[in-house]
Amino acid sequence: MRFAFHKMHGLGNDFVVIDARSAPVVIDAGVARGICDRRQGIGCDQLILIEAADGADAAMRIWNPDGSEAGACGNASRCVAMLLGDGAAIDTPGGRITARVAGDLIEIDMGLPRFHWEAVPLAYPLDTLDVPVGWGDLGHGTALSVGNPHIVFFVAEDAEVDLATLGPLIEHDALFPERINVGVARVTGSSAIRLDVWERGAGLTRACGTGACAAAVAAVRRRLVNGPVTVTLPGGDLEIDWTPGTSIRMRGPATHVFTGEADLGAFA
Ligand SMILES: N[C@H](CCC[C@H](N)C(=O)O)C(=O)O
Repeated sequence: MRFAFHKMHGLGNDFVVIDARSAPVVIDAGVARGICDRRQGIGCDQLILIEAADGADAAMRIWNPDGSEAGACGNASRCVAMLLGDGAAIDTPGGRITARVAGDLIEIDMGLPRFHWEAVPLAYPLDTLDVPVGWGDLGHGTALSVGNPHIVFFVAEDAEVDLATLGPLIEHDALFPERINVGVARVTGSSAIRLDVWERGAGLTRACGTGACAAAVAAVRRRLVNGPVTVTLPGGDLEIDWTPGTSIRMRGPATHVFTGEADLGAFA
């Protein structure tokens, strides 16, 4: 079966986006792994499927390169919004998001963050603002869900952190029954953070939109910054606006690179 796709990215976090609103495309973990594979497939950090939805402009599903499904993807949300247009309401497994589109600058309302240990989720009750567990030089992170699970560690600006080693160790720790995305954040100003993210199911990426949301919310909760927060990732900046009791608003670019076609059977 032939399918069309959009190759897109948000600050270098790249996606294959399949718009299946008019004709269903069946994706399973194996096909997702095949499409994401940068040597034998098309290659991307996440595979995104847009589907028709009752009561929303579309539904969006997200697969990581290991074949796991995710509840949210901030950078891909901006790419999908670019395709759907201003005012788009999109249902994701992590909840409803809405978009404002002005050219290639897009704002996504990512919904409310969740802080309860069962919402992250953690395997047992802990203070999610200051998780009393350590991995190597990283300890006392802040855990939360922004539609997908994150733990954020704040370190000194000049601290050296081997995230390539510690990331998978933390991602697969038994404390996180659904695994977790791991952020290492450095506060660089009263409303500025530098962030690196080890993504669940994907590894180190150039940018992580939900990671930026998680880091900004965690920093506001810890009173380390005042909003709106500029989060600088290896691929560029996102602006995150959040105050307690409100939904998270993320602003940043989306880039459409090319459209292509492929045979689904090539990835099964
Ligand atoms: N790896 C994430 C999904 C992609 C998130 C990231 N690409 C973003 O922009 O938010 C997870 O398994 O929850």
